Amino acid sequence: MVNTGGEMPLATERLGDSFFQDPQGLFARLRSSAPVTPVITPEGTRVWLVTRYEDVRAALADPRLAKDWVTHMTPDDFDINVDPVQAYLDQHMLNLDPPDHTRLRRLVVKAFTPRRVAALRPRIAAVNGELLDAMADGPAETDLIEAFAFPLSVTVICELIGIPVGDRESFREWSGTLLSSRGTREESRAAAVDMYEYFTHMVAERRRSPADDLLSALIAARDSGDSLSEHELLSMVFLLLVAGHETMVNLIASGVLALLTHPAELGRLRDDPSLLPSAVEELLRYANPLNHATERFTLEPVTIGDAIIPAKEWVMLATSSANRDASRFADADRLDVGRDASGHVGFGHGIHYCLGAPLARLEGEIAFGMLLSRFPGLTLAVPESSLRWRPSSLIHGLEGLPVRLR
Ligand code: HEM
Repeated sequence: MVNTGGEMPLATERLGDSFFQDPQGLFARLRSSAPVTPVITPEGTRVWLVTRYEDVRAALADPRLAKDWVTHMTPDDFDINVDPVQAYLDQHMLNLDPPDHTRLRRLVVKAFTPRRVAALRPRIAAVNGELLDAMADGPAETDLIEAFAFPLSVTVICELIGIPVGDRESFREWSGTLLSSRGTREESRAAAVDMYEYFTHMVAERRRSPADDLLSALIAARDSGDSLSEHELLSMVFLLLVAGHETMVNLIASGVLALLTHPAELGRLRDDPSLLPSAVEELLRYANPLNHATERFTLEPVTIGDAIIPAKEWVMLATSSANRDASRFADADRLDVGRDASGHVGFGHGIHYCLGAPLARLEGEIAFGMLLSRFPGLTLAVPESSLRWRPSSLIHGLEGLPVRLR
């Protein structure tokens, strides 16, 4: 999408590879210079980037910043240039406003309450155990994403939704292509079409033979009334699968990297596992898998700091910048596994606050706890400077994390 409105001051920053490799470098500079900065996203869209904690948190809960651009925007406002298949899958609760957002979220919220999620603990621990056993039997050096973070995250979310874990390599590729800021339109379209066909097939199959999973419950809700359309059902499954694994993989990988490069903090956590819950919260603050929340647009002019953002402009709320704002977190650039990191906006804030937060916290606690106790000699297998981050504006995730297990 390209904004053709003429009111935004000239954008001087373009988010590209130096941003992917070091987002906090840019965020620190922008936070100290102005509350809002016009930037060009890697896809070429002009957006207003908000970087300070108070502004980001307030904007996340501001109903004048909306999500449902399909309903509110006309081609006069924006040169709409989104592939129709991708737009179809994107019509999920995270891209909708009340009342549609409220109705769709209500359908799945029960599956993600802390109590329901706590019941998954034994299964999550068992999946961890199997992966760690396989790593212990394998080579001394391995890629932690391939061997642990990815299979763990994807197995948990697939089992919860009711999608065959065996198909994981396919949707890993599709989802990676859709979230990449480097792919061509044709590649994105092909990935969206493959995903659409895959989910259509999965829904048909589950309809024929229901099971005790979230997908069957959603199909039952769909078939017993008018609580969601077939389109909403497909986009819901798409959202749950993508949101549920892309973030988790990167919390584990970036979290482990943060610990390995801060040996004193790693030592504290090893010596006192009761710090695990606060360590997970701190890693969500310090090493968050998302650079920013998904984009919003203004329904009317909105003032942030000294900037008046006109109506129908895109706004990007840099949650991982807010989490490093020294006006909210003392010594914000320091990793401290014992600190009270509550109030971070790594799961967002307001009505779109992460639905999977209880699951992510539990999975994180189990994963970091079991990995560290199983491999007390865990170290990085390459210099930190050789690690590369994925070319994505939204996701801050490593391309790979080579580690030495013993
Ligand atoms: C470390 C892990 C995770 C992080 C950092 C994270 C972060 C976020 C953030 C920041 C948002 C709000 C986005 C916005 O307002 O634009 C969000 C929403 C969401 N997340 Fe997560 N997430 C994580 C794990 C999960 C998991 C495991 C699931 C499981 C399905 C999940 C499902 C969702 C859904 C469905 C939404 C949309 C909620 C709504 O629109 O009401 N997330 N997440």
